[in-house]
Amino acid sequence: MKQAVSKTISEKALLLGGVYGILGLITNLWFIIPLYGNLSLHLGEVFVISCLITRGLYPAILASIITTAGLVYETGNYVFFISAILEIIILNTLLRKGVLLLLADAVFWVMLGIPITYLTIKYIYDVTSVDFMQVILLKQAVNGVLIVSIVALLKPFIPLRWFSAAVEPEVPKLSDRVFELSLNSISLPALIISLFLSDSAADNTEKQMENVLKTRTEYYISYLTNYVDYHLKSLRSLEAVVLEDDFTDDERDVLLNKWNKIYSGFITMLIANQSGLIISGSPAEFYNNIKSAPEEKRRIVDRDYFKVPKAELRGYVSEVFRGRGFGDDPIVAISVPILDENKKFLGIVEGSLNIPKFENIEESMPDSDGHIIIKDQNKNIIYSSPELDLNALDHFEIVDITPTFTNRMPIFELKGEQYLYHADTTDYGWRVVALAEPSILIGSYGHNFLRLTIILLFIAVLSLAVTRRFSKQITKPLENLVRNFAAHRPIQDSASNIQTSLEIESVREQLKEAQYLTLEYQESLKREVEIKTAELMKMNDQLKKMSIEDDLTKIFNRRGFEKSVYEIFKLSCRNKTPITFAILDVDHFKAVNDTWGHTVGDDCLVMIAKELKEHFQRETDFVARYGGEEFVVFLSGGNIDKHCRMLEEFRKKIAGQKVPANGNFVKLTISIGVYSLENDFNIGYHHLVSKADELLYQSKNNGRNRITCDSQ
Ligand SMILES: Nc1nc2c(ncn2[C@@H]2O[C@H](COP(=O)(O)OP(=O)(O)OP(=O)(O)O)[C@@H](O)[C@H]2O)c(=O)[nH]1
Repeated sequence: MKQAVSKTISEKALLLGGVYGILGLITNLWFIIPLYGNLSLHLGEVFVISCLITRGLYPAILASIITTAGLVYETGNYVFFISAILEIIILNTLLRKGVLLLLADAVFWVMLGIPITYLTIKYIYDVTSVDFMQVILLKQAVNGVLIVSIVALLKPFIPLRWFSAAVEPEVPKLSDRVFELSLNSISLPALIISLFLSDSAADNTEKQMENVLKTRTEYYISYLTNYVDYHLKSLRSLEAVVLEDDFTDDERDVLLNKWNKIYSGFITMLIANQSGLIISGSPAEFYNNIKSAPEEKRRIVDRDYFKVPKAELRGYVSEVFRGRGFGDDPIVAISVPILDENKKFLGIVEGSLNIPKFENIEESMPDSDGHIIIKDQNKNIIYSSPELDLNALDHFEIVDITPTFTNRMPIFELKGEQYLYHADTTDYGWRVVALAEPSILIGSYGHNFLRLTIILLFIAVLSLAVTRRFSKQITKPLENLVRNFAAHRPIQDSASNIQTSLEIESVREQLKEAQYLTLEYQESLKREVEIKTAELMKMNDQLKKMSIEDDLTKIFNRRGFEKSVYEIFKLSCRNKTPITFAILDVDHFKAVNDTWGHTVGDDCLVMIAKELKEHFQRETDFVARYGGEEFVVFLSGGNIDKHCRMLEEFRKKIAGQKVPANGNFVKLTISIGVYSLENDFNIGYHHLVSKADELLYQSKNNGRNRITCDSQ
């Protein structure tokens, strides 16, 4: 039966864990909050932590597995399961120890979360950038803390009936409750604001980086255009000079050499006639080598830099190619047609731009810490920054890769390194690509995240201090009041030396009032108890007295007499002190009662008792009413003859008394039996009594109003 009940409970709990898990999974799959690059916040775990605090460990582990399943499916990485389940177990342990949710999660991330994530991304994802690794780690931790902050803030709004009895937390201290609520209400907004700020800061950094690359590309393009235009212009000027005068071959060679010296960007220059024959060349040392070569070798009729100006009568900028004849440097040939006033094609002037001279482009760019690649239309490299270690003329194509840390800019990989880039095309169809290492961007993310973490830590420490103080301000006066109240110490006129509040002052007033009433009540109770105790003691005394005193005659009754006499009897026997025990009985008392009534009878008994007290006054004399009209006398010390004499005197005294009775007087006599111990004390008390009783009967039998004495 018991087993069946617990089975039902666990099935219900697991079912709920499943529901929480599915909600978490849906959130993780469809409600993703994008962050920098392809980083994003997953909030599905909010349901897992909620499940933990409301339903306990096992449903939460189930919820965690379901929620994380999406992530594991997407990435194929089972480590996420381990990390998620560990988080739940650690949180559960710390929460049961009374650690606040937010602090418990921070502890998890510092102790386990960050190290596990570090190992995962290092060994499974093979992320090489240390900066980016830091970004991922911090992002994961911030994600975790954000989730618990949300749960902690939602917790007070979760209906109590949703909490399973099994996880019912112990009633926390008020100060802890106030502390937790204040901390949560500070930390979550702080976290969201910080995330928002750092996100927009990162976005700005990306924009800046994009602009920098764009500007750099534009600069390079304009520099290149100017550079080429400048050299084209120089060729046009040369064309004009060549047309103006009728130069001899030597004069033209000198002119061309001079020109080449002025425009040092040209590695070589040449002039060809309308049939494509080189008629001048520079520098002289190269031209001299081919000058004497056969005409076919000096013809450039098949070259584009000749064919295009000839056909289209316009300037021409070539693709990159390796020079021939004049050397084998990678060159770009630019040429203009020589046209007479009738636009008749007379030949071309050509210059080969020295590609190594492109270095000047980079040098000309102030504070440039990026790289550059310039390609022609055939995707062959015209120029690339030396650090990239690429060769001019190499075919090079950019293949974009999926960026991990930016979704704004394209990125490609070159020799194992990733580069952000921006590319644009010049008028001549050249592609200019400006490159930047992502470390600047990642460094900025890292910087942002670090700043975010420091701000959060600062806020955490500050809010810890402030909220502790705040919660103390609320609870300390209450604690003081309650402690004083419980210890019955007087409640002060001010609740505490800490700043107080209206409500607490009101509580203090009421407690003071309650304490006053309690004290007053206690005082009156004490007084009442004292009175009652005194009364009880009095009654007790009375009862005690009543138990040993005869009510009518106010002398000892039988009990009181025996209690007083018994010890003295034993002591006297031990010390062999003479003792006398006498029993006195009123003669014909029935007749007195019958004749004069019981009241007169009582008066007679009272009279006898009074006389007994007066007659036997020594400390060692004891008298008592033994019962009915019977009295006893116990005498010790002195001698027994005197005892008998005293008793005889007493008999006479009573015989001489007159008790008033309804205008008359009643006369009484008594009979006495006396037994004394003088020599032989070997007798028990009751035996002594019966001896005296026997002697009393003798007195009665011998005519009454007499005394019969005997001793041993
Ligand atoms: N008034 C009064 N009478 C009492 C009291 N106690 C006992 N008596 C009466 O004392 C009488 C004793 O009578 P008995 O024992 O017959 O003896 P007696 O009449 O004195 O005769 P003897 O002893 O033989 O001389 C009874 O009538 C009792 O009712 C008492 O406290 N007050």
